[in-house]
Amino acid sequence: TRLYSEEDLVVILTSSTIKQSLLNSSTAWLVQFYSSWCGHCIQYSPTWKALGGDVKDWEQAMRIGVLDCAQENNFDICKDFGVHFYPTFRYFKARNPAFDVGQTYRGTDREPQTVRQLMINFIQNQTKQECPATCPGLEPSSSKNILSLIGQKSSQYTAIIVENEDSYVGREVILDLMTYRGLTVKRALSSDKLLVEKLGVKSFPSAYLLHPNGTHGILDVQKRLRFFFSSFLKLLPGVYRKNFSGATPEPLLKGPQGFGNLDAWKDFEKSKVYMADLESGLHYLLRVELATHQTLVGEELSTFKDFVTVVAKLFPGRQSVVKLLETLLEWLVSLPLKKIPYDAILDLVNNKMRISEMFLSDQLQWVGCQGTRVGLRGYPCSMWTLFHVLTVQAARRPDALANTGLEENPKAVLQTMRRYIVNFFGCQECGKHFEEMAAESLPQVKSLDEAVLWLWRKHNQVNRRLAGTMSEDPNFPKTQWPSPDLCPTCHEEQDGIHVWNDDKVLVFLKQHYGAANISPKHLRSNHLEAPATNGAPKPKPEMLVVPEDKPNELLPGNTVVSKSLPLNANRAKLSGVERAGQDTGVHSDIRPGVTFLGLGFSSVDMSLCVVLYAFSCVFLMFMFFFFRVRSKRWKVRYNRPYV
Ligand SMILES: Cc1cc2nc3c(=O)[nH]c(=O)nc-3n(C[C@H](O)[C@H](O)[C@H](O)COP(=O)(O)OP(=O)(O)OC[C@H]3O[C@@H](n4cnc5c(N)ncnc54)[C@H](O)[C@@H]3O)c2cc1C
Repeated sequence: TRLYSEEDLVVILTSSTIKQSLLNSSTAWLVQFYSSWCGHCIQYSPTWKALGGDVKDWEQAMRIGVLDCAQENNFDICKDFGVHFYPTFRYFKARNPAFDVGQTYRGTDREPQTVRQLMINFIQNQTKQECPATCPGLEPSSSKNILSLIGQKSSQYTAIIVENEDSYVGREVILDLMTYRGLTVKRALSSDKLLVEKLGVKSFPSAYLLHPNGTHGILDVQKRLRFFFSSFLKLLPGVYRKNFSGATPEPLLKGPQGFGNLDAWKDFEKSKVYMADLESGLHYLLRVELATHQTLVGEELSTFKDFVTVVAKLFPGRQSVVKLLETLLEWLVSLPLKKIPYDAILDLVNNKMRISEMFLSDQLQWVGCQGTRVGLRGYPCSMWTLFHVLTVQAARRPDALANTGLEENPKAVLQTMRRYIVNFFGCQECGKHFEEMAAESLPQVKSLDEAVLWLWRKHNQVNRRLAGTMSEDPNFPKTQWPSPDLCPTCHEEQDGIHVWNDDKVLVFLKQHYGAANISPKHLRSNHLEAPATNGAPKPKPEMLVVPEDKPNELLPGNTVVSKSLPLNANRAKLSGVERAGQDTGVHSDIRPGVTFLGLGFSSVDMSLCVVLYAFSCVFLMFMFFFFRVRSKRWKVRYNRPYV
């Protein structure tokens, strides 16, 4: 097996690519010549991969490569480079016009922090000679230079890292941000007394930020570490990745005019999950994505059944949506068919039987998943969100899948997701990549908590792969999530490399994707928030608003419905930590109404049954006495003694 794969953030070089890559390269290179049979190389590979990920944003200044000298077709090239021992580390200058065997690193300390600092020294030394235009200035700025910028308006931010002379943090942050625009990062030394005094910086390293509007101040980060500074700066509004293929990203404007034919921008908090995204995702999945399949049969049908089982049991949604999912599940379970036409499922999703209080909006309403333009974010964002919510629900309510056949399996949600993505997810490439990741590491998941963490880790792997590509919305850059502002305790540094504190991440994920953190804001229900009424009387609470222009669209056929459908909003008792969600219209563990033979009955239906039952009893008793009296009369008539 190969030590490095395409998924790793290092360039895999071969005999046919190495010379071409190094010759006249626009960037410098650090290449590890290794041998796949050398034990030390095997042990060292995770460190090298971690380093590759750590300095991914530096790739316009220096790239990290590997070449396997144990591979037969690489024998000659390793000889050409004079590689005798493994691993051998070589630095190569940028813009080298002739073949060069590179500069060997002979040090014994191969810890990432040391290697990274050596990379910086190499880039910095190069800068003086022939560094390409893309190479950033790593020398400290003078106080004169910086003080002249203070209070000035500018088209971009300027961040200044003030640090001790032997610190590398400033240079690391400069390199981390070199592929971003809208911001310049400079470094200054703590020995520059005038500057330190003017800026009021007391501890080192510290970051000072000059805003485009002329305001300025010390950057308030939870930990004064490279990762915290870099993450904060990358997420500033108006700061975008330079190599974003769409050239000029649109500014994030608020209001309808900012988005052409898109709906008005909806304000949201990134620390929340939005029910509108989850419901919109379910609507798209059930009515659009799956509807392209005429019939469900075999693996597709069993995947669909498992998917419906998992969402029906775990979706912490509104009562009307959960009822729809449960009805769908009961219907699927009660009909052991080998083949189901999707139209039949659609009829149920569209509630053709007109079962009361069962409803899934057919409007797309993205909130936390809004994209800056059409085609960005939306449905795939809601898919991730839905499955994070489901893994967290499964971990919080381990009994929820009881009697479904999935209760013993801690990977049930992930396996369902995997099968859904492979069989139905419209983006085939996504399915292929996801399948590769799942095949490699899903079997190692042994508990419900590990399942939550697995999905988080894999999602971050996808984020890393997609950062800077066309599917990235420039206003929502793909970063390693959660960023330090969302969860400061999730981040740590070990030997100079950023590491996650998995325990803290798990706690954070359970809180973030827990039912109590799901906001009903912008949902098409006004039971919490009345929409702007422009002077018109407010609709009654507990009503689900049917759009004015599509009054009949929610129920199929010619059924005429009133413009408001009563919604028996969820007010059942919630337990423990989920209780906070009780005002959010969010369903926690409530199983509403009565279901029989796959049909749901509301309290009105039940009352009607009771009234009819009582009425028939009275009617039968009346008939009984009526005939009894008649038969007595008849007997008297025909038993006359004189006959
Ligand atoms: C299974 C799957 C595979 C995909 N593969 C590809 C692919 O190969 N190529 C491609 O171009 N697109 C792929 N996509 C789409 C892509 O991942 C994004 O969903 C899409 O580009 C929209 O991105 P976004 O900015 O809305 O954030 P998303 O990545 O969709 O994330 C949605 C939200 O989840 C939260 N989040 C971010 N990271 C994490 C994390 N690690 N853990 C928990 N929550 C997190 C954030 O709040 C974020 O806003 C895939 C989608 C899915 C569901």
